[in-house]
Amino acid sequence: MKRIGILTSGGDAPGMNAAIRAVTRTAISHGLEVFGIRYGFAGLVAGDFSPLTAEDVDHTINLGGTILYSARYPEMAQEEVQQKAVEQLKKHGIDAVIVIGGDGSYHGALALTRHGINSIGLPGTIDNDIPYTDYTIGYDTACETAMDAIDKIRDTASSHHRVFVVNVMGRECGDIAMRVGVASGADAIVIPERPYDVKEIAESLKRSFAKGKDHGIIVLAEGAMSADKFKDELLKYGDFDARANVLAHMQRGGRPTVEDRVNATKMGNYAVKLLLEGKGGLAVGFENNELSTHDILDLFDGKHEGDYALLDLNKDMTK
Ligand SMILES: Nc1ncnc2c1ncn2[C@@H]1O[C@H](COP(=O)(O)OP(=O)(O)O)[C@@H](O)[C@H]1O
Ligand SMILES: O=P(O)(O)OC[C@H]1O[C@](O)(COP(=O)(O)O)[C@@H](O)[C@@H]1O
Ligand SMILES: [Mg+2]
Repeated sequence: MKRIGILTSGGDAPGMNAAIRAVTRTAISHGLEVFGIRYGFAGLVAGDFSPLTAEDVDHTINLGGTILYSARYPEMAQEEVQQKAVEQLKKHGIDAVIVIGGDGSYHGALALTRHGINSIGLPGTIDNDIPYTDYTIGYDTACETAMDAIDKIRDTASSHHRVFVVNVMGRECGDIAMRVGVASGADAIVIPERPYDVKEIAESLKRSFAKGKDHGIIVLAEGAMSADKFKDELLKYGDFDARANVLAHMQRGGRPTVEDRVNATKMGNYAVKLLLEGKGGLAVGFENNELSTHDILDLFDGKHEGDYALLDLNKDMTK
């Protein structure tokens, strides 16, 4: 193995640049050449490659987004498109690829491995929805950003005695909602993976207001219901002055936190070492604070288990 490629795919996530930097610097220090593949699998098929030097990744550890850009490119699921991707890699002398992305991107990484190009997947998604890892790159920064936004929302909610239903990201996964909900002292956390009772939430809010509380915050995972619909449901059970707020893509941007920078650096470094050992078709994770690997194939049968005890913890925090 002489030359490796690296790409970012799917939704961008803060810390992807720290991973790109770690891959680049580790590979070069082990005598490999690195090619950046721009725009995810779309750029791979189009041959949008350029060499990355150790200097090219200077001053990137602190940047959100991805210097390689990202794309959603569903065509990559087609066999003939995968063959084109492999032809491009062979034409450029690239023997192996590191794919930073979410569950969807792992399918692409596995397809490349099956076509003879060893690929390693790094979990880059704010959603934290990947099986066999407690952590994904970008999750911590997204939580910090959402928490910061909710702290601000709380100020205005309190001034006007309002209830805010705040929609946070996470597609089908409630991890951001649970962690941010606890961290921002939410009155209720609503996620798609667990049942919830809007009437019960409304009654609890009414009790809080009766005891003198001057605002309410409900943290709602996007996969559960829209913030507007939830607000309308809530109003059926109480005469609240309520507002719906969708945090959306702001959660994907910004300077990565210490945790995202350090973990992404560890994972990028580890991924290159796995390739140097001749391994492919593996997904890197963190389990109990240790780096781990699993066959990507096993991930497709696995299910991400969130830390659902956070819901009970939060209930104990609400009066
Ligand atoms: N079944 C598949 N086979 C090959 N590539 C896939 C497959 N599913 C998704 N991909 C590639 O991975 C990209 C990102 O997937 P997506 O689900 O949008 O985001 P994420 O990887 O962040 O979960 C897709 O746009 C596509 O290029
Ligand atoms: O960027 P888009 O296409 O609007 O997609 C939004 C989705 O992407 C995410 O931000 C990240 O998801 P992925 O990491 O799986 O791409 C989800 O939280 C959200 O549901
Ligand atoms: Mg995903």
